[in-house]
Amino acid sequence: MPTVKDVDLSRLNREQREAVTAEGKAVAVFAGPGSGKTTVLTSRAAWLLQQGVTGGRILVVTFTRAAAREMKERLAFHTAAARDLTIGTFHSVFLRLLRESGIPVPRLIGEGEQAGMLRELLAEKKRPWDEDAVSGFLGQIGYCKNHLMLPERMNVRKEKNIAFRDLFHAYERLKEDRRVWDYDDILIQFYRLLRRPGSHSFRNRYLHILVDEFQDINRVQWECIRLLLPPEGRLFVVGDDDQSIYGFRGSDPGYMLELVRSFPDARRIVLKTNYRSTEEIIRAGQHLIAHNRHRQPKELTGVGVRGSESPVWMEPADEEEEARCILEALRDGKETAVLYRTSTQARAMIDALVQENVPFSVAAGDAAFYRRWQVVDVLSYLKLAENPDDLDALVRVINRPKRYLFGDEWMDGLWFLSRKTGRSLLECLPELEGLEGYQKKHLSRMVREVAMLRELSLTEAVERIRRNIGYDDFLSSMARDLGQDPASLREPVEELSVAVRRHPDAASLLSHIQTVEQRVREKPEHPQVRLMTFHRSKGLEFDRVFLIGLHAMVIPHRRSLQVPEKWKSRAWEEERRLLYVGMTRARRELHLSVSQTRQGRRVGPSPFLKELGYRGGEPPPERTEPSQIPRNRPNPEQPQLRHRKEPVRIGDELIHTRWGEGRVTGIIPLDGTAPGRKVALRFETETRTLHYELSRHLGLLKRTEES
Ligand SMILES: Nc1ncnc2c1ncn2[C@@H]1O[C@H](COP(=O)(O)OP(=O)(O)OP(=O)(O)O)[C@@H](O)[C@H]1O
Repeated sequence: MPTVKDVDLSRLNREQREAVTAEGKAVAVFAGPGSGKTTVLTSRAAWLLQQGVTGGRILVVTFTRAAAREMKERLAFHTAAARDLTIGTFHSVFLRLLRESGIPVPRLIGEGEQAGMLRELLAEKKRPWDEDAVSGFLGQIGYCKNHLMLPERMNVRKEKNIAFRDLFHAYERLKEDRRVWDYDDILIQFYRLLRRPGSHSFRNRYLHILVDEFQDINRVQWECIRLLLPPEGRLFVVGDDDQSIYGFRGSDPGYMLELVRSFPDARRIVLKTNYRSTEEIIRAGQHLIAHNRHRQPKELTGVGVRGSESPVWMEPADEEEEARCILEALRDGKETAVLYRTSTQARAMIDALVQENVPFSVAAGDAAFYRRWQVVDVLSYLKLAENPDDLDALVRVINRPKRYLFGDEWMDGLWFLSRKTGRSLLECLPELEGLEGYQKKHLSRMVREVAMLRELSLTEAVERIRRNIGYDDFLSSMARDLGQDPASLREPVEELSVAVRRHPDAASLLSHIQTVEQRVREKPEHPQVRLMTFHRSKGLEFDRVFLIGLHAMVIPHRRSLQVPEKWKSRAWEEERRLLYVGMTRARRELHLSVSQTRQGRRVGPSPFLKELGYRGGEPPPERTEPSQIPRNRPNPEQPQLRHRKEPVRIGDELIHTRWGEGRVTGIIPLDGTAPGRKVALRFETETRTLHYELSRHLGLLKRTEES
């Protein structure tokens, strides 16, 4: 019989100890960021073993495989009996139990195959679609299934919703025909199994069910947990309603409150001590999240660690300067994370890191900017200009915009013509046999335009593809056909227009793209800098965190505002939680960056920044905040987010870590109200404009008397 090492409760604080040893049918631990949720959950499992509960009667459910792995490792330290515990994600645990029950589990399909099936169905139904629409449908289907809203029970009236229900239905049938399940089917099928009369063996198996990240639970998961729990069973959950950020997948922090309601004598314990961050960072986070209405209020306190600086604003001119500033900061070797709302925002940072050869890690999906279909279209035009015999590129763009050359019979004719005349495929296009006048006209124009691209700089060429060749118009009409937001569809090309400014020609850009792909694959084991979305950063912590691109329409994201009025306030709150998750990842330093322009346009700061005391920048272009959210609350405890103001005069001598000694030749206030100043500094060989306070804060700029 394996022995259990004593769980050292003395290392826990009072509330943590109370949680670990709590009695009662249900215990809900509401915990703020960095307050030791993982520690508590692991200690609880170890403590139960120590109390004599056999491992086989304990189930621990986590949200990610990484969390399950970590928990297993930590528990193995306490006892070999931890081997008998069931620890895993909802999907892995339910799948194991389904298999055990004898239900035949067919082949499971991932997102790639799901998308393929949807494409087939959309083509069959002759509905216009693009990749964004396909992933949109996939998201909707997942959302419905997680809410147990199955197509046969969907009572819809609007034409758009009927079309969606039919597609959903067809998708479910196609899966059945092909004998496959998607991952959401695991949850649905397990739920059905638990509702069958003979499912007692499962329903009595686990005496203790422990759930991590409970704020992200969805309807089907919640129902399964309730059904699994035997009458004499105990439920123990930890979560932070302020960190619930998967609403789009059906998660609902409301289940934390429902748990307290469903089990009237549930114990509710709040962990209030944050062990992760400096007092200043904790205060800023608390200040932001206090603006959410649908939450359990909880006061977090730190353990007295003061930061050397308050959280600091960065106001670079644009995304390129933002990336350069961060690169400069990285010279000190500190562990750093760069977090962003959407993966497109990682582009400038990745480009800069690749160009400066700095090792970094990023999820492949976040680094896929150059593989976005709109970008590939524009690149195909550039390739075609370089090589008018590039058939792949030609086929890709022939009808983008429409040139009315459909099917593929024309390809044989084109080969033949090109062979016969010795001219390129592109040049032969308008001479294809049997073309109508309007087709000839469109194709001749295409040949002329593509040939012209060769004469232009890369920036001009991309501009010409967008405006003269009509790629932007093509995207707008596609957005109309699909009922999508044209700005979202155009976003990748807007970003590309900025990205190409770094490159003299298409060859340089294409070789850079190859290097990016290679560098992303390298995945260094201990990179100094990690790039990730706010979503991916959940559960992690870093010494220094940069949150970049904090603009209006980015956070809260434009998409989250395109929901019916009644859901707006919820959507808005989820976006605020997302920013909160990002901010609370920082242990020592937190930098909030809002550039003055984005994708070449002036943009306003995120309205959330105002809530944090930011007074700079332009007002956001559209203020769509739902009326019930209080605006500009009085803020007695405004976090100190401003830069230090110290005198600087023309003629002052300063030393920059990179460019050496320089003399101030100009001082430029930032938009009058914005914190900080820019200074023009003449160095030996060049003059540079730098953000004075930011450069000082990052230790890049010293006054001569300090050296
Ligand atoms: N009682 C304690 N004394 C000292 N350090 C602690 C204590 N409890 C937790 N910690 C430390 O605090 C840090 C944060 O803990 P943990 O990651 O478990 O928090 P969390 O609540 O899961 O955070 P989040 O929800 O933000 O991801 C860890 O480094 C952990 O070791």
